[in-house]
Amino acid sequence: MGSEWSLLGSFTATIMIAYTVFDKFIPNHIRSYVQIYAHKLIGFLSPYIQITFPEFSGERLNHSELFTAIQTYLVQNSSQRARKLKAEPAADSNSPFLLSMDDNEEITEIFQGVKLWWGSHKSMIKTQSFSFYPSADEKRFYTLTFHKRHRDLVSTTYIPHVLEQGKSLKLKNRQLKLFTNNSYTGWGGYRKSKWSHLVFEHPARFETLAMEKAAKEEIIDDLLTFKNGKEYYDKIGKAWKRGYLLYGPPGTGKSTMIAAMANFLYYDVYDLELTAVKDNTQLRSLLIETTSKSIIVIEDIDCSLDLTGKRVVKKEKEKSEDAKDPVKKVEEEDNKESKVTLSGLLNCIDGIWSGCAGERIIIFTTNHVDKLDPALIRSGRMDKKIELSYCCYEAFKVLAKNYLDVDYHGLFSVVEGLLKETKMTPADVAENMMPKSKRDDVETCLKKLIESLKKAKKKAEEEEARLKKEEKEKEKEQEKLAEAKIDEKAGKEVKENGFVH
Ligand SMILES: Nc1ncnc2c1ncn2[C@@H]1O[C@H](COP(=O)(O)OP(=O)(O)OP(=O)(O)O)[C@@H](O)[C@H]1O
Ligand SMILES: [Mg+2]
Repeated sequence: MGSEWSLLGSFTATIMIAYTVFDKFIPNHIRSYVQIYAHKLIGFLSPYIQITFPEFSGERLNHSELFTAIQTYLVQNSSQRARKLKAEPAADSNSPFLLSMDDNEEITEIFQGVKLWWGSHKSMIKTQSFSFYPSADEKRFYTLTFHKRHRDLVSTTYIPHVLEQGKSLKLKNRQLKLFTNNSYTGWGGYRKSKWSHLVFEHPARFETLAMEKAAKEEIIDDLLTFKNGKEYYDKIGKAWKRGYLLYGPPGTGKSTMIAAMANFLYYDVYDLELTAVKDNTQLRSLLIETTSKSIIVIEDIDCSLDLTGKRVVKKEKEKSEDAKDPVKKVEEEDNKESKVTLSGLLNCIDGIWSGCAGERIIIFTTNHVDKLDPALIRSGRMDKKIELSYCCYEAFKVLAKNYLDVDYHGLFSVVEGLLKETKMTPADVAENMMPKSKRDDVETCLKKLIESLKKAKKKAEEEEARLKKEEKEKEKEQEKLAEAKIDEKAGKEVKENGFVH
C-alpha cells in the first residue's frame, strides 16, 4: 500500500511540475496539441483512473449538487485524516466553523478493501475583464483517483454511496433558509443568483399558534401525510406537491402559520415577491431554481398580480416626457410593472412546476379571498384552503399560555364572553395582553385585555349603529326620490291629457 501511495505521489508531482512549466512557457496553440497527446500518454501508461467533480457545471454554470454532496461527505470524513486543513465559517450548519481539507491536499480512503484517493483543487480562470467577484474566477474541483480494475465498484457502488451520505449529512446539519427573489438586473450567469438567502430563525411553532385545536390538528395531519407521501404520489402518478391558500383579515396569523409549517416540516422558505418578477419567463426560471423540501410563498396574491390581466397604461404624453429624461428612463426600466399574468402563474404551478423534483409546497395568502380568480383556487391547484379568523376562546388560551404562562385564571370567563361578542385578531389580543413592564402581573394584563375588548365592542356597536342610521337615511332618500318621480310622471300626464286619474 505504502509503495503504491508513494508511486502515485511522485507520478502526480512530476505531472504537476511538468504542467506548471508547460503552462508558463509554451504558447497557447501548441499547448492544446501537447495537452491532448499528453493525456493520451498518461492514460496509456498509468493504471489509475481519475474522475473530476467541478464546482460549477452545465451551460449556465450552475452550482453542482454533486460537488456539494461530495464536499459535505469529505468535510465529515477528511477532517480526521488530512494534514492540511482549512477552517471556514459554516453558513449552512449548526457549528460555527467547518474543517475541511485544504486546496491541493489529498486523502486516502479505503472502501470495501479498495484504496481511493480524493484530491481538493483550485485553479484560476484567466479573464480579461475586471470583476467585483474575485471568487467567481476561482474554479474548484475534487478529483477521485483509483485503480482501473475498480472502475465498476467505484462507479456503481462507491460514488452513489458518497452522494447518499453527503446528501443525508447535509440535511442533518443544515439550517433552514429564507430565500427572497432578487429583482431582475441581469441575473448574468452564476455571478448573481436569482435568490438571496438568510438563515431562517422564526420561532413560530404549531404549539404556539393560536387557533382551534381541531383545525390545527387537521393541518398537522395534512402536512405529515404530504411529507411521508412520496410512495403515494408515485403510485397515483401525481407530482409530489401541495398547494395551500391561507386567507383571513390582517393579523390573524397567516405568515406565522407559514413559519410554523416550515419549522414543523423542516423545509426552506422561498418568499416570492411577484412584483419584482418582470414576466412569466422569469417566474419560470425562479421556480425552477427552487429546491425540493421547500415552501414557496406568494403573500397577498390579490395585490401582487393583476388578476384580470389588465395593465395600468401610462398616458402617452407622460411616457414621451419621461423618455427624454435619462434618469427617469433608468428608473422606469427598474420599476417596470410586473408582467406576470394569471395564466403564466397557473402554467408555472401545474406545468413546469410538476416536472421539478417533488416535495414542494406552494402557499398563497390573501386578505380578500372573494377577489381571487376561481381558476387560481380550484382544487388541484389549491389543495387546501385554510381560513384564519378572529380570535376565539381556544386561540386566546394558547396566547395566554404563550405570553403570560398561565393555563387558567378567574378572568378567563370574562374574556370568553367578550370574545363571543367582539371581533379581535390574535395579533391585537396578543398586543393588548402583553406585559408592558415588569410590574404587570397576569391579572393586570388580563384586565388590560378586557378593557380593550370592551372598547372594541363599544366601537363596533357604534359603527353598527352608524351604518344602520346611514342605511335608513338612504332608504328614506330613495323613497323620496321614488315619490318625486311619481309626482313628475303624474304632472306630465296632466299636461299631456288635461286630466288627473
Ligand atoms: N394565530 C396566531 N397565533 C399566534 N400569534 C399570532 C396569530 N396571529 C397573529 N399572531 C401574532 O401577530 C403578529 C402578526 O401576525 P401575522 O403576521 O402572522 O398576521 P398575517 O395574518 O400574516 O397578517 P397580514 O395579512 O397583515 O400579513 C405575529 O407576529 C404574531 O405574533
Ligand atoms: Mg402576513
